[in-house]
Amino acid sequence: MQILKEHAKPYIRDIMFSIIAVIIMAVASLWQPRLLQQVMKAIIADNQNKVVSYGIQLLLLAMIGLIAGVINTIFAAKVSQAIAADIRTNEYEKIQSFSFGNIEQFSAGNLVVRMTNDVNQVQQLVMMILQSLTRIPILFIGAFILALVTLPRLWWIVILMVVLIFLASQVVFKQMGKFFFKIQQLIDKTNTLAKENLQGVRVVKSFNQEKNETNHFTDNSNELTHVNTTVGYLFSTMMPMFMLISYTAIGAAILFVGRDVVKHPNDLVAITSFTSYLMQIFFAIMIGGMMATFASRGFVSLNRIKEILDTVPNLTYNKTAPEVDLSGDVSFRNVSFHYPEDNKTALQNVSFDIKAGEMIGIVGATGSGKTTLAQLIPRLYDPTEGEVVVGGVNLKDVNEKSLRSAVSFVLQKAILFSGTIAANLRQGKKDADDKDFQKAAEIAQAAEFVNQYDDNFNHIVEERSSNFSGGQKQRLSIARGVVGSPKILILDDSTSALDARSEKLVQEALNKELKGTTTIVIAEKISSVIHANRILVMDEGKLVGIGTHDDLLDSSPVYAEIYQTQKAKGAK
Ligand SMILES: Nc1ncnc2c1ncn2[C@@H]1O[C@H](COP(=O)(O)OP(=O)(O)OP(=O)(O)O)[C@@H](O)[C@H]1O
Repeated sequence: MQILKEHAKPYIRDIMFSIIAVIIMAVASLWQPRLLQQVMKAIIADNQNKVVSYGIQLLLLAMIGLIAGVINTIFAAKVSQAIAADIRTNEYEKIQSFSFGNIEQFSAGNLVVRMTNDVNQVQQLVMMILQSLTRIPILFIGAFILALVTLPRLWWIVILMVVLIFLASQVVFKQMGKFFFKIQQLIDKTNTLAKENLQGVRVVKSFNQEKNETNHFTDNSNELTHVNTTVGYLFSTMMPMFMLISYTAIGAAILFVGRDVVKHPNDLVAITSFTSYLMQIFFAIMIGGMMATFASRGFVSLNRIKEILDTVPNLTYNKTAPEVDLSGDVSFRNVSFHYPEDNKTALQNVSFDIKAGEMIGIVGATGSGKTTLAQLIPRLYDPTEGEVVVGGVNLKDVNEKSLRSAVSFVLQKAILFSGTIAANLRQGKKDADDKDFQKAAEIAQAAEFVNQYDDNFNHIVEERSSNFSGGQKQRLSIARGVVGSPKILILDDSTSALDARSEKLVQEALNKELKGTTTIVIAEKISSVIHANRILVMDEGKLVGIGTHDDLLDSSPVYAEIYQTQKAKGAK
């Protein structure tokens, strides 16, 4: 609730308008039966003047109620949209401050749901609060009192009806709440299944899994249909049940009034407004119950959003650190690391020094810690123990902007954003021009295919970069990495989709064009780093060798084994 309060503050004026409008609307609908009663009296007394006068008042009241209703809806919609937009922006900003660790803790997909679906639920909750929270109690209490005032001797009918409807609604809405929760879960699951299936459509088709996938999806879909139908049944029995209670109350009222009409002739007029109040009480309990059921969903979403907003980023930068031009030196001093929420050590006591301008290879078996080691250099994670020093500055004291402009990390999986090639390359250098693009593309061996497009670097990158091959994506991603001429360039198995000739050309271009740059190349194949100044050999999170290819063949059994295996397979 605290989040709603905080986010509502800027819109307090609009909220007041909306609440005043809803109060006017509720009072108008409570007043209508009383006026109707006056009209009836005037008709019975054959007083034409009064009939016309009360008739006009009734009309005016209806119009006031209508206008107030429209004003309430306009302001409620405006406020709920604005609050939802603010919450979404705050969530987004918060997520931007998250470390890799924070994002993994929630998972990217879950964060997207919390920014979209959960915010929509909260928007509906706010809308409901502004439309019904004030209206329902006014209607209920007002109609209850007015019913008792209108026909005091039938007080017991009012009480009995309220108790019965209240008890029935308790049972029904409690059941309904459970089903709504289940429906939400099943909708989430259906969305995930459909998304996974469509994203992995190539795998599904190549492994001939269409039937299995369809069955899996159909099972889920059938369960959703079943729960939805059950809710439909509940609704279909609920309404007649409530109506039965209300109409029995109305029938009983008419019966008792009719029986004593001679003794109490005025009750004949009062019965019209009395029954209207009974219907208003019924309506208030119904809407109140529905609101409570839907609101519980909104509060669950609100809590999920709160979890994001309350998360403290587990990696922050020293705001007072001065912006400096970092050199390409890198040192690891007794660095150990394990991933958040994972006790297994991914790096164990790793120490080495790299001098600016060196080309360093990192090799080792799958899962030996190569990527983990590299990720600590641009400070995607902080080491659990030890220090990482870049350009002579401990990363705990580094200025964020200085580090970002010094280190460029080309990821194992090439990810491009939808837009243009130029927009993607500009992520590596904000003010890059066509000359920079061309140079970077030539280094990455991308110029060849980019220059074939009529619109060159303005060529469109479609969603999930589906209009590029794996190798083209890797080349563009390398181009993005080199366009800003970084001091340190990390290539994490980034040439795996390139043929041997292109890979060699990229390396030659890097040597020639980025002379002063420290290049760290993580490679599966030793042939990719055989000419590096030095190679780091990783094994189960430990640094077990460091030196040139020839040194390591003599000094590192792990390296020699990898080399011999790859040579035997003809990978060299
Ligand atoms: N995000 C993560 N959360 C938890 N554990 C992780 C995470 N990423 C990697 N690991 C674990 O850390 C260890 C080292 O992984 P890393 O990705 O650094 O290996 P790698 O040598 O780069 O492997 P590959 O050559 O297959 O890319 C592995 O045991 C892996 O399971």
